[in-house]
Amino acid sequence: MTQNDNKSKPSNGTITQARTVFDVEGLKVYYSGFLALLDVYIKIPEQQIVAFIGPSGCGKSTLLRCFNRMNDLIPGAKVEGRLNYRDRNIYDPKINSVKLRRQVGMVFQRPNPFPKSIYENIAFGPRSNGYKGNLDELVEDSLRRAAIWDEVKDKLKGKGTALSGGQQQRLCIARAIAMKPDVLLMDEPCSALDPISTRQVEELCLELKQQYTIIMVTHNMQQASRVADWTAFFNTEIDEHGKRRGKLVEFNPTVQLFSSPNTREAEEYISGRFG
Ligand SMILES: Nc1ncnc2c1ncn2[C@@H]1O[C@H](COP(=O)(O)OP(=O)(O)OP(=O)(O)O)[C@@H](O)[C@H]1O
Repeated sequence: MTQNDNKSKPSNGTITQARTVFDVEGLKVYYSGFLALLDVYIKIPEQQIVAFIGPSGCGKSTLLRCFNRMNDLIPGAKVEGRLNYRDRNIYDPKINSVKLRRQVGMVFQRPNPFPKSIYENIAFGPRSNGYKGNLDELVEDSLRRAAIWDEVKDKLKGKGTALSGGQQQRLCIARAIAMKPDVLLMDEPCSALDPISTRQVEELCLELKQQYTIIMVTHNMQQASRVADWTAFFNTEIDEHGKRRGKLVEFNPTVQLFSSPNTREAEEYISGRFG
């Protein structure tokens, strides 16, 4: 983990000085007393794409859910340590988690549009939150940003669930964008998509990072190397009771992690010699 100075070297080769959006210090996550994720330290740089990779059960989704306190919704889940979002610890009891989730939006593995029209999929959240602007403009702008406007502009009254899987996922991204978030969390956003839709979502992410910080869990190492500026490699280790727990092993610019990882664990995983 060599990101302390926040000097980031994105995969396109340019060096930027990014501000820190999330600063995680000594984070532990338990499920019903079982320590699932061990002492995470990581700084997430602004307007970059950060990929979380690693074998099944190493805690990638668990950590992702901490960034907008989605783990609060899981019975028995407990988080310890500090997770600062723009200098405020989001696990401070005074933090409003509903407001936090507006700033830190989430896109899930399976596209999950509401069983409503395409228009309402976008308009529903902002309207429920008292949006005072022009909803038609917000719907169009969000769909444009999610690179799906041209495909749906003539059928805004049609059901969101009637779209293809790839279109549904971009609709869900548009829905998240309509809430004007600061960060987008994506949990394997392409795992249910065909290669063409995957490519479209990846290109969309590269566009969106001009404005948002994106943290993406992916099982696809090629995807991480295509889109992520930074990559965090997680692994599991066996605890004293013989149970597997997750840990963050290495966090580095993607180019570095894939070309010259600092740890043998990451090197073995990347070169397919894992397990
Ligand atoms: N809701 C839950 N209740 C209890 N244990 C859970 C829950 N979610 C995850 N865990 C446990 O926490 C550990 C980390 O799981 P997590 O899903 O975060 O890993 P992951 O790296 O995202 O895995 P995958 O790549 O398979 O999705 C695992 O041991 C898992 O069994």
